[in-house]
Amino acid sequence: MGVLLNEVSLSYPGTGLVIDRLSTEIDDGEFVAVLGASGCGKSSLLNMIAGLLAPSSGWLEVPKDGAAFMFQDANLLPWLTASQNVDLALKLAGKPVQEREERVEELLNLVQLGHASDKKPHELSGGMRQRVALARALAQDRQVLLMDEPFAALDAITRDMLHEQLRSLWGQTGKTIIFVTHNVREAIRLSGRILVLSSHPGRILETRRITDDLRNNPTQAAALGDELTTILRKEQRKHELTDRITH
Ligand SMILES: Nc1ncnc2c1ncn2[C@@H]1O[C@H](COP(=O)(O)OP(=O)(O)OP(=O)(O)O)[C@@H](O)[C@H]1O
Repeated sequence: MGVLLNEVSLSYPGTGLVIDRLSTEIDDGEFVAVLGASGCGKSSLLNMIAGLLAPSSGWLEVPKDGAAFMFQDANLLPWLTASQNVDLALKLAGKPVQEREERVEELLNLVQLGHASDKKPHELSGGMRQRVALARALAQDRQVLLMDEPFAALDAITRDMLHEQLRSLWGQTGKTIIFVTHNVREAIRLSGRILVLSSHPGRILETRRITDDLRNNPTQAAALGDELTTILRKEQRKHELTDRITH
């Protein structure tokens, strides 16, 4: 089972309506990007899917075991090594020691960090720290993985490398990934479907399917990128939001 959102709305006291009757069905194993300008409610949407916030109206269905979350900041514990940070998630889930050791090794290899298992966070680059955070999110062993602008703070070269790794990891694990970003190019590179959100309140403005053919065709991908950027800029101007759309 994937994730089902039915007429989901969210209001915050003071802020008012942030998400307005949002409906979509995300298939099991699908990779969906949620694209929108700053403040349009992307993080709030993920928080509802994670069960951290209840919708003000409407309903959603998420697999029983919930969803794993990965944020823009790796939030690793600085006094623990990479493998200990990943192991902590397994320990908290009550997994036996023997199983944990094998699983930590497997997960660090999956994010291509087997060689850095004994390094502490300050000895790792930003990209490596995000890969440890990804391994830790995968350690939670949930079918749904929620990613909230996880690569936004990284340089372009590192981000490109992580895009490739994430696509490959998605292929290997078959996870359902919901990836929030305000970066048009990132959404096209990664996902099979892009949901473009409007701002104030957040509604689905556009839905675009991204085939591998389109992704791998630079001319088509650039044309779609331009089109989506125009839509977002228009939306942004409407609400005079600060310019955070990158292309
Ligand atoms: N706890 C809260 N109480 C009141 N208003 C909130 C709360 N959390 C978020 N908001 C408001 O809701 C709106 C959506 O916020 P949200 O963080 O979901 O947007 P976002 O699209 O993820 O933004 P960004 O891209 O900047 O992270 C914003 O106007 C924000 O100020």
